[in-house]
Amino acid sequence: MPRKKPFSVKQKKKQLQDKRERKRGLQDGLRSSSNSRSGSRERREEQTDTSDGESVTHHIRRLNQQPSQGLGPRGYDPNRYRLHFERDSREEVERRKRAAREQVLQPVSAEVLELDIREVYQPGSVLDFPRRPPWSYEMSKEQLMSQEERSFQEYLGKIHGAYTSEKLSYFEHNLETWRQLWRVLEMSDIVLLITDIRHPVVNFPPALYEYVTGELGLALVLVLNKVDLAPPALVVAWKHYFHQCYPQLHIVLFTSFPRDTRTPQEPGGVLKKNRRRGKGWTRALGPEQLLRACEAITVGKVDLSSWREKIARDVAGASWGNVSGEEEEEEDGPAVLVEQLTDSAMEPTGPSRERYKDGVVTIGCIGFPNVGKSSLINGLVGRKVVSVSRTPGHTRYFQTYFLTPSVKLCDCPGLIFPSLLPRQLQVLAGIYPIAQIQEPYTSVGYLASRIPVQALLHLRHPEAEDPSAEHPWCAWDICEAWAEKRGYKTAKAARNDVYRAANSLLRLAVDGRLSLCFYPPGYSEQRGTWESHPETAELVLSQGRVGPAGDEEEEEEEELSSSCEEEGEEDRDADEEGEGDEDTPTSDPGSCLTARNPYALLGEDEC
Ligand SMILES: Nc1nc2c(ncn2[C@@H]2O[C@H](COP(=O)(O)OP(=O)(O)OP(=O)(O)O)[C@@H](O)[C@H]2O)c(=O)[nH]1
Repeated sequence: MPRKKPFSVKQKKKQLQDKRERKRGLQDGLRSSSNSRSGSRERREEQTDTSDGESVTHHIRRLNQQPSQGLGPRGYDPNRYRLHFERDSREEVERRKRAAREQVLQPVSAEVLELDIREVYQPGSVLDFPRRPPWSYEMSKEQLMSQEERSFQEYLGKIHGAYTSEKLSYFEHNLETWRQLWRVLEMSDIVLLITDIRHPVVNFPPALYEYVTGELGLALVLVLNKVDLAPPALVVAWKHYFHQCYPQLHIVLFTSFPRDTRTPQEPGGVLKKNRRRGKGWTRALGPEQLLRACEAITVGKVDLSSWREKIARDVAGASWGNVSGEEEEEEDGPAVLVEQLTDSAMEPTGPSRERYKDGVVTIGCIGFPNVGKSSLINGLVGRKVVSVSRTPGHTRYFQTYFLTPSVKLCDCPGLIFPSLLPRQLQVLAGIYPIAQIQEPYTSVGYLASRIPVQALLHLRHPEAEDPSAEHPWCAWDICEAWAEKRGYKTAKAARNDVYRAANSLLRLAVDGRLSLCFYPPGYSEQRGTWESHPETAELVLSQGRVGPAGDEEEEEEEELSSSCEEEGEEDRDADEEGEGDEDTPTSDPGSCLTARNPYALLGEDEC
């Protein structure tokens, strides 16, 4: 038998590294809840490192990798449309980790929560979005593709040449996803830009407004979505802000999960986790307003009476195509819709596209990941037709669905436009898959210096002998205290799993259970005016009229801050971010969760 060759530690390391490299992509997309629960911080970071060196011009991280090798069942590559962000350098990650451990958190003033769109997007600068370069019918498909690729590289080069990585936000580096936006814009008669009411400025690139309303000459409807997650006065203030700054906008307030803001919240219910079963898409607030906006835009050129009738039927308790009022079986996943996967679906249409072709209005739903585009479509239809997930980037290719014979909806994958937003804020805005964040701690710090996380979660400082004494907190302490409270331990050494705690805190924020809202400029000073504004009272009333539906939905409540003994595996898993679909509108972060949101109990001053 041949003698075994001596194997140095270095060689062993290399062997392990190679093995990890091979597994990497698969693990990243497949991370199971048990896997992510048990690991230490360092191991997890390696798993999420999915860069494969083929970056466009910079180091790119490809997120949400799907496990399947080769082409998927419908003949497309499931990884073609995943999120591509610039990777944070190792030094930057280390620097941030040090800051999270060392920097004492100081609460910021309310004015700091005011976001000025000009500072975020610097209109007129290179912080634009990529356009499809001019083309002609004489060009072959290959020529067209390579021209688009070249032009996209130039676009990226300009941005990266003008700003350092530290200044730039995360933004989409995957040309395939931008191509989907181009296609949806070309198909649309009306464009719906969907934004999250907690930070609509983050989701509103002025360059897109100029392009849609100017160059394309299309109507742009701004949907201020998830209004259940913000104080009504703030919703009204944002609406007026956008009206004033962007006069061509049509503005609609929407929520797929309305809640009755008039019901007093009991403090004992703070931070309870609710799961809702059964019907959930039938009570959206906003379809009527959206219809009115579309009627104003189409001015009788399309017959929208079928839509109006549908809304009337929904209000009366039935839904279109489902007159019995029973929710359809969803076991086979979302109902029929057309998934636009083929390359020919992505080919440009000529400039002379006929508006309202065949008497049908095509409404393109675009926006950042996780703002609720798919939920809005389900809310309009009244049942689940497109898949929803709290993992950003869930919708990968555009999909169309006929709401009624004369109204076609088109759901576009979420897109992140370049800006100067801090990356921590972007994480809290839900654009980054939380389970794949390289360094979550500074985002926790960003949150905790804007809302009193420690007080809300009744956290005890890890070094506090006397719990009543004041201790300076840093982001790391908060994560450690939350890990302690929740019983998050690393598998090997049974130390506090700070990484998991940080992820859990970020999920609470993204879901709206820890509520961080940003304000339009001047809001802090004029808060009283907005609170007594007649539209504020109207909004409170309208939310009360539609939701929530106590009689038709089952609710389960679980004490989120229960001790670890009480916490079963199932509960732990509910904290994890699954790539999968939200089964029904369960684990609904909306209505009931926020009804128990401590920030629903606190005055805005206290936030
Ligand atoms: N509270 C609340 N949550 C909502 C609302 N609409 C959507 N959500 C939640 O927001 C998350 C994202 O919803 P989606 O509809 O998948 O968002 P999307 O914009 O299609 O996301 P991508 O697929 O990443 O582009 C899910 O967890 C939804 O349950 C709403 O009106 N209120």
